[in-house]
Amino acid sequence: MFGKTTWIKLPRNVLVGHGVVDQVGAAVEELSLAGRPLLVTSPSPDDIAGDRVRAQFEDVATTTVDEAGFSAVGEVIEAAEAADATFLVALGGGKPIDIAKMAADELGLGFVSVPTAASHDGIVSGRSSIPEGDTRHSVAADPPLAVIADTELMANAPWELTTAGCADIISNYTAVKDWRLARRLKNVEYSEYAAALSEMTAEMLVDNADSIKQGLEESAWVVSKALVSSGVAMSIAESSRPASGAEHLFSHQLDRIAPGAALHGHQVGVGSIVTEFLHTGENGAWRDIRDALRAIGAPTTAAELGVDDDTVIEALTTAHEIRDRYTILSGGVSEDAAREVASFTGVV
Ligand SMILES: NC(=O)C1=CN([C@@H]2O[C@H](COP(=O)(O)OP(=O)(O)OC[C@H]3O[C@@H](n4cnc5c(N)ncnc54)[C@H](O)[C@@H]3O)[C@@H](O)[C@H]2O)C=CC1
Ligand SMILES: O=C(CO)COP(=O)(O)O
Ligand SMILES: [Zn+2]
Repeated sequence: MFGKTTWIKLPRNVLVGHGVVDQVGAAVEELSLAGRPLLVTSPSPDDIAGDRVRAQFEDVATTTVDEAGFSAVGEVIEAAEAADATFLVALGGGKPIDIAKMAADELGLGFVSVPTAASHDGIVSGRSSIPEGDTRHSVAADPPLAVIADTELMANAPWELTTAGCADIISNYTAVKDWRLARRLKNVEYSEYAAALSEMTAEMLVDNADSIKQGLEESAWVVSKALVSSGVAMSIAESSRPASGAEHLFSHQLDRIAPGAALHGHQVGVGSIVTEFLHTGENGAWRDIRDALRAIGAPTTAAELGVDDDTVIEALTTAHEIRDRYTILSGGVSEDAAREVASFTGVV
């Protein structure tokens, strides 16, 4: 008997467009969410759009997240309980969205995601990426009930946040290669549908690179659609595997060794150049990945990330320690080999 079960959780409404941040109230009404929301945000997004969101509710509480981590999740839960909140609205980049997603899941409340930057593909996904000590967990959590992606807000955000989102999508190429490798060698659960959607999302973004230009609102549109589709791939897989492989482990290690040095998306992009080389060798597709990153203006070297060469080597040689996820870096890459690949690809 066929005994497999899958539970694909997706947002009910996704609004992408100019000025849609003023439709958060309408979206909440459409979802029949009643009562008092807790707005979960971080300082810059709160300055930029907090008042516009608050103005749409008669009674609303606000809490700001400074540091990502399980303690921040606990603080949001306490703030929601103290405010008698009946649902959460997350406004900002990946940090407040991930923290609100997990807090809402633990509280059993719905939440609405209002990204202020097209900087990462967690805006839609049913996962929260939470750092804890020496590791970083990919925690299952219900995805947002609605996603409201205002292309005007996103287009006015610092340009590097958009190029970070593009690089997070380009990294899907190597994430899927790691997933297939893990399937072949470790028999990990794999979804061809999710893998194909993830790869196609990266392909379409690269094909549309000409429309991704600073000052062009269409860029925020193209990138938001890609981020939504990548998030859906993670939901179908019930795992971040379609969008997170060794290049992400490298980035998570950089977050620990050089906190705050560069954006998540930029780090995973540089990681992808190296891990593509490790997968397919010197005549493989690593130049395509590097050129795609260059075309949208994302970093391709340690110096452009703002970290020194030794930091990159340390992150590469220790990436396998951060999480039990089989990838091309599992078992560890030696320091000599790491220096050789990083130097051949021009990363250091
Ligand atoms: N759950 C998932 O599936 C995924 C989660 N992530 C998470 O997302 C994080 C990365 O997201 P980021 O957005 O880079 O992090 P972030 O939330 O720390 O934002 C980066 C910076 O951009 C600022 N910012 C955001 N919108 C702005 C705007 N409109 N104008 C000016 N500044 C603005 C923020 O205040 C912050 O200083 C990762 O660390 C990871 O935790 C990333 C990918 C997938
Ligand atoms: O960033 C992600 C996908 O882009 C997912 O992050 P994790 O590596 O924490 O699963
Ligand atoms: Zn990512």
